[in-house]
Amino acid sequence: MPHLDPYFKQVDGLQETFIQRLREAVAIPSISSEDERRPDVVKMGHWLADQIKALGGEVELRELGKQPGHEHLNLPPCILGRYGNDPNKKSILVYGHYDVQPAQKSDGWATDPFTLTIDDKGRMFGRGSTDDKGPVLGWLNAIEAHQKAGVDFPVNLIMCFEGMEENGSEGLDELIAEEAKKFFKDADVVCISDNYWLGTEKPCLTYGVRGCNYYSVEVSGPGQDLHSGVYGGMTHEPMTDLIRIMNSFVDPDGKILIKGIDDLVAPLTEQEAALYPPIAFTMQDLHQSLGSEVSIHDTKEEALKHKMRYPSLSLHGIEGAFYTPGAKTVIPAKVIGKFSIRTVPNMEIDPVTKLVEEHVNQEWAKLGSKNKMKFNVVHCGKWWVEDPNHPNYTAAAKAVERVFGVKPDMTREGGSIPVTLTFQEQLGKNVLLLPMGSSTDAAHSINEKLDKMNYIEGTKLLGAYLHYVAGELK
Ligand SMILES: C[C@H](N)C(=O)N[C@@H](Cc1c[nH]cn1)C(=O)O
Ligand SMILES: [Zn+2]
Ligand SMILES: [Zn+2]
Repeated sequence: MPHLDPYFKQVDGLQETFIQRLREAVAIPSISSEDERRPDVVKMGHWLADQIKALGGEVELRELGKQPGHEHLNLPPCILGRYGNDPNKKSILVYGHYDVQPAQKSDGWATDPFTLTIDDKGRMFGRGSTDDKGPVLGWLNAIEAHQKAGVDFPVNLIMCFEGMEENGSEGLDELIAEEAKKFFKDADVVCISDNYWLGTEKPCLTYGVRGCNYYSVEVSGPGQDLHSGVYGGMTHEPMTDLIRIMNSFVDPDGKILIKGIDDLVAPLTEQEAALYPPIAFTMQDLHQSLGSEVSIHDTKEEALKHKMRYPSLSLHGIEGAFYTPGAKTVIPAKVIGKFSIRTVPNMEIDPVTKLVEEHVNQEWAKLGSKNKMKFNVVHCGKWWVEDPNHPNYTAAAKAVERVFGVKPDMTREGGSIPVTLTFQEQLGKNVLLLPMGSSTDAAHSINEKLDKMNYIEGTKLLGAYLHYVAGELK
């Protein structure tokens, strides 16, 4: 059993240093989906590279070229880092992302999203705290705590940190394919900390993610926004058309109404059905993380299946809609509806897109509108499932038991991390998801947070995993 106590003690002693590191990271609003924030995403990449260098790591900032469809913008660099170069040690590739989802105080945040704010329960609020700056910094914290504790770092750490994950991971697949036999050639296994526990008490190991096909429907007609009193009743209205289309995708119980989608889903076997009851999760956990009791399903098994192994379709928003307070009597001239489908085995990207496009065209034809409609594929990433009976998972389970004193749950994530599949296919190595944050962290939502406990014990976990995986892979 690895001798980890000096490392754990050092992590406890360095808490304030680690929180300050997270504070600095959260303060950089690295929102990858907003053009005007691109300099901040780049700044964040450089900040992260400097942190790795200050710990003695080597870093290359890889430029990924122009952003497709936004050619006036350069993609943010991918940070390729390395700590340790000992041929006698195993090499572990870790991935994370330094970009974040959009956030504005006016969305309903209780505090400024880019100022890490810690309350008396040890909850650290801030955009990116749990997704994914806290977990990325966990790897750096682990390096620092080893150095200060005088404990030999057990592996060579290869790092891949991208700045476009929340916006389709543009450019990353090509880089990984190019570097599979170069920068990543020594990697023995892959570990990613970028998802969440199912509840708040028990850690999990995650061996699958859903994919995400993201689409938009643009409806336009009038040459400009119009006065609804002057023109209402005389013109086809883009918003009216779009709402009809958006309303045709999914029913209030989450059933996808696009013909043929359900036929693509792998049938549930008895063997798989037996995996859900033992998972430590309750409807109360779900209601706590939802912030209310609006769950569709009545049992934990059904709820879990609909997160982990069935597809879902969500409506995200309408660009061009009048949404601010007040009562503006406008007919918007152009509106863009955005929606996505979380995909599962065996849904391939293109057949899903074909069904969605056919459905949109059929619904549009029913309207008989003189407006124009354009269907767009925004970005797509496929689902991934891994073999959890691999030493990579055995090592992580031992690390969880060591740090938290419990056996982890084995889960599949409802969210999407398309790079999991890319690493699996391009490197041919086992990929593990080892989350740090909990179900109540509100990733992508207002008041995103990471609990101090999850950050500090999570840093211990990442370091302990490196020791155990070094042993398991011998
Ligand atoms: C699970 C991970 N932390 C995450 O949030 N992934 C995003 C990826 C994505 C897909 N389209 C846009 N971003 C997610 O699941 O939404
Ligand atoms: Zn995210
Ligand atoms: Zn993430």
